[in-house]
Amino acid sequence: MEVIQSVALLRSTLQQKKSGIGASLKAPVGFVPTMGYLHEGHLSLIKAAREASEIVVLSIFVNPLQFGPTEDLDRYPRDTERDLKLAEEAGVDIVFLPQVEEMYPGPVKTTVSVSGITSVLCGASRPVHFDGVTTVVAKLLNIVQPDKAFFGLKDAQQVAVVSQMVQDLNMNVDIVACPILREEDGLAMSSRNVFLSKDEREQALVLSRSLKAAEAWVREHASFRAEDLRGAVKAVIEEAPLADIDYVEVLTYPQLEQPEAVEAGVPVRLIVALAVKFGATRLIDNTILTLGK
Ligand SMILES: Nc1ncnc2c1ncn2[C@@H]1O[C@H](COP(=O)(O)OP(=O)(O)OP(=O)(O)O)[C@@H](O)[C@H]1O
Ligand SMILES: CC(C)(CO)[C@@H](O)C(=O)[O-]
Ligand code: BAL
Repeated sequence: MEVIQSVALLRSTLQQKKSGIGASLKAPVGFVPTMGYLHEGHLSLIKAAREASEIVVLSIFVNPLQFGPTEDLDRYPRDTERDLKLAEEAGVDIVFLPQVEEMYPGPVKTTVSVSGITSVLCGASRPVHFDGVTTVVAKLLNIVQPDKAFFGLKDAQQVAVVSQMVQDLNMNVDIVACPILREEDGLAMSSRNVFLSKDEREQALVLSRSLKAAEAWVREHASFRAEDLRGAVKAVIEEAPLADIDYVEVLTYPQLEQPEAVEAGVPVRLIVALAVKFGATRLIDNTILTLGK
């Protein structure tokens, strides 16, 4: 495994590796962008990339542009040594590990912005977040030029936003959405879980429980108003005294619009998405429901 910090060296190394690939049904280059502090969720993306591609590139970069001034950039967890060990074990070929100065050598003058779907959910709570994400993902895709890029559905809005950007800007890459990996007790894996106290960790189980409740609720209601489903999910979360709800929303996916009343037999895909703070730690989770089929 090669660990590369500069854009120029990454480009020449990839060019050399690509010229050595023989005929194959796999994609030449699969790419997994991350902010590091790797867990099984990240490893599942690497596994998907490994299975689909000849060369697997992993990036580890905590992107300052996607954090607001009062957010947790400074305390975002980092452990590069451990990340590199896990990446090697998972079969990564190249780790791109740039410093901030390599990605942003001077003041940022060009940004990429997707409108509409970025103004709801996390975009409403984190106003600068998605411009930071699309700008850095556009840069990373330009640098790595992968055939496929793998993103987790834990960040389902991010998948929708990046897919929209790739479509609108005619970027030549397949965005592959991968399922959410959970701890055995249901908590969605996240680098930020490390910040939870014992009580917060225990009470955070209401998140996955509320989404399971949503799945059961729609099995019992063939026709319903999204607001009633939202109320049912909120009620479960409110059982946890430490849960401070940022949002609970039921929207169409991937359009992220308010749904009409859901009618039995009418196909619709909904996302139940939530962001909840436990102490200083903000967690997100979601489930996507395919109804009426
Ligand atoms: N539990 C998970 N299952 C599947 N994919 C995941 C999971 N957690 C993160 N990912 C994906 O890994 C990629 C990198 O995410 P990131 O490095 O921000 O990790 P993270 O655990 O989501 O961190 P945090 O939520 O604390 O920001 C993203 O595409 C994200 O959706
Ligand atoms: C896609 C990403 C690596 C961009 O910084 C980040 O938003 C993440 O880890 O999900
Ligand atoms: N996976 C989302 C990265 C962030 O919270 O900034």
